[in-house]
This record gives sequence, C-alpha cells and structure tokens, in this order.
Amino acid sequence: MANVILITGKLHPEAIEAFQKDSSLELIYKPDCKFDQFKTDLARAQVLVTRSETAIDRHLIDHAPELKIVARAAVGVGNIDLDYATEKGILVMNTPGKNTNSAAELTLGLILGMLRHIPESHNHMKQGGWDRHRFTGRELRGKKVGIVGLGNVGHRVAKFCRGFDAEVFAYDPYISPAVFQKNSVEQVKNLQELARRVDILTVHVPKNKETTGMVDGEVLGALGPEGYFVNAARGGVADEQELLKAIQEGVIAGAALDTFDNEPDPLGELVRHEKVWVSPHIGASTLEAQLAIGKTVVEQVKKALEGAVVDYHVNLPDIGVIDSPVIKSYSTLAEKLGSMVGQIIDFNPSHVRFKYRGDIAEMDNSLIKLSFMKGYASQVVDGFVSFVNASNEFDKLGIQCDEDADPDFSSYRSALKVQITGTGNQSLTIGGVVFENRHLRLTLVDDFYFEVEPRGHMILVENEDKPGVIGDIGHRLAGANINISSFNLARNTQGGKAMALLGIDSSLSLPQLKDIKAIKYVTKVKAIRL
Ligand SMILES: NC(=O)C1=CN([C@@H]2O[C@H](COP(=O)(O)OP(=O)(O)OC[C@H]3O[C@@H](n4cnc5c(N)ncnc54)[C@H](O)[C@@H]3O)[C@@H](O)[C@H]2O)C=CC1
Ligand SMILES: O=C(O)CCC(=O)C(=O)O
Repeated sequence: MANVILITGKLHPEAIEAFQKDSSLELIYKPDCKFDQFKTDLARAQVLVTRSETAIDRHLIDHAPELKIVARAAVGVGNIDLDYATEKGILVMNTPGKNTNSAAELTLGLILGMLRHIPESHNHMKQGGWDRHRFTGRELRGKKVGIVGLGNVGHRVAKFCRGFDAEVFAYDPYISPAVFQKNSVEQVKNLQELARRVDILTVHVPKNKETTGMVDGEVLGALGPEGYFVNAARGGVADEQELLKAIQEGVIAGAALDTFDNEPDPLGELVRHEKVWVSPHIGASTLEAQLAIGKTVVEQVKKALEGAVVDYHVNLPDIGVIDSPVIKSYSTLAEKLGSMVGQIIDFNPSHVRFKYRGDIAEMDNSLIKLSFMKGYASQVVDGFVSFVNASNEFDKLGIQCDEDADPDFSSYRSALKVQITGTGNQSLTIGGVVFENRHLRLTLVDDFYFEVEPRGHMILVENEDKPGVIGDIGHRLAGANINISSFNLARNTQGGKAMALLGIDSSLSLPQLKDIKAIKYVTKVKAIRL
C-alpha cells in the first residue's frame, strides 16, 4: 500500500513532481492550509512535510496516528514538540545549510535597506515623489557589526559584512575560538558587552529556552540610541514588547525584522512603527534555497521510508559512522537478530551484552546496537518503534546494556554476538556474520552453530537428538501444505540436544505450530518472521 505524504508548506515544483512520480507514495499537497483543512488527511499520513506555517505540537501529533516521518523543509525546529515526536517514534529531520546563503543575503538586504531607507524612498517615488534629501542614510563601511550565533548563517553574514569593510564581532559560547579566528571575527564573551561595542546587532541563533527573550531591554539599552537591531532568525529571540518600547523611546535607532513572535499575525504596533523595517519571514524564500531544500527533502524522505538513517535527523540518538558499508550491513543483521530474539525468547531479559569482534570491534558500533534494540522492541512493545524511540523503549523495559570488543578475533573479518540474560540464570545467545557486506548469516543460537540466511518465514525447533524427529517435522509440514525452502540442523553433543532452523514459504498457523510441538522429543518450537 502506498505511503501517504502530506505537504503543508509550499515546496519547489521539482520536489512536488518527484514525489508525484513515486508510485509508492500518495501525495496530498495542501500548502499554507490551517489545521482543520488538513486534519482528515493527517489522520492517514505516514509522512508530513512542513514549512513555518505548521506547528507540530502535541495536538497535531495526537491527530496523526500513522505518522512516522516529519520533514521540516527549513532549519529551525522550534515549532516542533521534539520530545513528544520522539516518544511516538516519529523521525524528525530538517535541511540545514540549504537556505543559509539566502538568509544571510536577506540579513544584508535588511541592514542596507534600513541604513539607506531604500523601502521608504521606493514608496516615495512610486507615489510620484523626487525628494533626494529626505533619505540621507548611513554607510555600512566602518560600522561595527555584532553577530549573535556564529553558525551557518552567522558565518556568512560575517563574511558579507567584511566585504563591506565593516568590523565584525560575535558572541557564541558554543564554538571554539578557532572558528572566530578563521572567520576574522573578534570574539566577545557576553551579549551585553557585544551590544555595547557595536552599531548593528544581528541575531542568528535558534529559538529555545536559552535564547527566548535573550535580547531584552538591558541589551537594547547597551546597544544605544545610534544602534540598530536585526532579526532574521526567530521571533521571540528579542522580547518584542521591550523592543517596541526601546524604539518608541529612542533607546535604539531602529530595527529590521524578518521573523516575529506571533506569525502570521505579528505585533501590529511594532510592524507599523516608522523605525522598523520588515519582511514577512522571507529569509529562505529564494528559488535557489527552495530548490536545494526541495531536493534534500525528497532524498531524505525516500531514505527514511527505506528504513535507512537520514543525514539531517534531528531527534535520533547519537549515531556515529553511518556511511560505512560494514556498519550498515551489521546493523541490518543486528536488527534481524533483535527481532528474532523478540520472537523466540521465553523469559524477560534484564541485561544484554553486545560483543563486537574483528573489524567492527574497532568501529563506532552505536548504530548496530540501536538496530538490535529496534528489532527487539518492535516485537515486544505495543506501538510503533523506530530508531528514534528504540533506545527509550529498551530503557522502559528495564534492560541494561553493555558492550565488549575483541578486535583480535580472527575466525571471520567481523562477527556480532549478543548475550541476553534474565534475572535468574536464564540466558540466550545469538550471533551472526556478514559476508561481502551483503550476505547476512545467522551463525549461532545458544551453543548451536549454523550458517543460515535470516529472512522470511522460519521455524526454530529444539529437540532431543533422537532418530525420526526431522522426518516427522517434514511430514507434518507437507500435510499442512507448507513448502520447506531450507533446512539447517545443528546439535551440541551426540544424543544431546539438537536445533533445526527451517525456512518455509508461507506462515504457520497456531494449530500447525501446536502440531509440530506435539512431535515426540520436540522441546520447543517458535515461528519467526524476519
Ligand atoms: N529568516 C529565515 O527565513 C531563516 C531563518 N533561519 C534561522 O536562523 C537561525 C540560524 O540558523 P543557522 O545559522 O542555520 O543555525 P546554526 O545551528 O548553524 O547556528 C546557530 C548558532 O547559534 C549558536 N547559539 C546557540 N545558542 C546560543 C546562545 N544562547 N548564544 C549565542 N549563540 C548561540 C550556536 O552555537 C550556533 O553556532 C535559526 O534560528 C534558523 O531557524 C535560518 C534560515 C532562514
Ligand atoms: O521558509 C521557511 O519555511 C522557514 C525558513 C526558516 O526560518 C528556517 O529555515 O529556519
């Protein structure tokens, strides 16, 4: 069945076309609609693509029972309830860097427009005027510009300002002094001090608990009556009431704003003030940025739907190497092993030990571990489990994990072994290897050795090692019209215990499973679907 993709923000036509062409998707395109206008579609959607118009809050998520992926066709994720999305296993991703230049150019546009009164002179002339003295402005050359947040956009604004021969200062407590040096920017240790030293203060930080209202009356006071404030990052980084007051009282000279606290219905008095220059959140609205964003969204959504780890995830746990084919193939194996454990285990695990051997022992194994957790939790937890919430679900099950690495292992280039233990002396060990990064093999269940491809419908049978058991299994499956595709047998000691792993072409019903369990000497039967 096709996945439903609901798009509630305006996307570049190439992206829409790419989604339309994909027969595995049912596209619903409702740009700039209000919640009630897409609520019914949302109930069916597996994927939601948004821009700034849609707040992904608890209310929206509760109306989206099928939702697996949220793609934010932008950078800022402040309007997404990330904790709740994570709890629900919904993958959130964004498109960092794709609109950086556009946002930085708009910032310069706002600064120049404000310093040279370009919007007013434009309007004046459109109304038939020709007053060449009314619009005398200020140069950017020689001014001191203070950047708050020297990230993607901040960097670029710094570069452009230097191109105008302005002096550039920045405050960003999260980056190293080397970054300031590399960008020829003087580092200032706090915001108040930055505001005091510069003529133009421009913010380029995300909106979060720490940055909300960080530009307050005191900071604006430090900027002073000749100073200008610019915000093309997020409304609310500056306290808008205090900003309005500072402008009305001449505490600062003016402000240029692309982003507002209450979009699309910003504070009217602020917008209308003659010392405030505004644009309706158009920092990313260029053909170039939207094309780059559109392409990224299409690639990332497809990757996510294939179950791969996307490049710009926002709420996945820390995952190291994801481009290594070895790690990817062992992660696929680990997910299958986890799923198998979830289907065959007879006790509640309290502890899982991951043993990485050979080459993978020296690599970042975080994705392998997470994949096992996802495979296991998907079998035992009610509700959707993804890479996003697998680790949380494992925690909720009260399972402790540890890892050990044996790089000197030499039987295979790499191998994965997972030991699961319960509170008593119950335990289950499972292991596998991958050949040529493609061929997955299950090699170990407890002390039984195999070389089995873990896929499709399988049956695990454990029995006493006595003659006739295999024949009986084959006979009963034939009676149920179930075709056997592979049969792998292992035993620990002669006359001891034996285990068979059968590949079958269709699923086994409960009565058919019971029928095999009833075979003499059979001690355990499990149906597995991988
Ligand atoms: N107007 C528009 O249409 C657009 C707005 N944006 C917004 O611009 C802002 C910056 O975007 P990017 O540069 O891409 O993000 P980024 O993540 O690359 O950079 C943000 C920087 O802010 C710094 N930072 C975080 N907290 C800070 C604090 N308390 N004090 C000082 N610095 C702090 C970080 O260390 C980082 O260097 C975001 O809010 C983004 O949503 C981005 C693109 C378009
Ligand atoms: O254009 C948009 O939808 C929002 C752009 C933006 O503010 C961002 O990328 O953070």
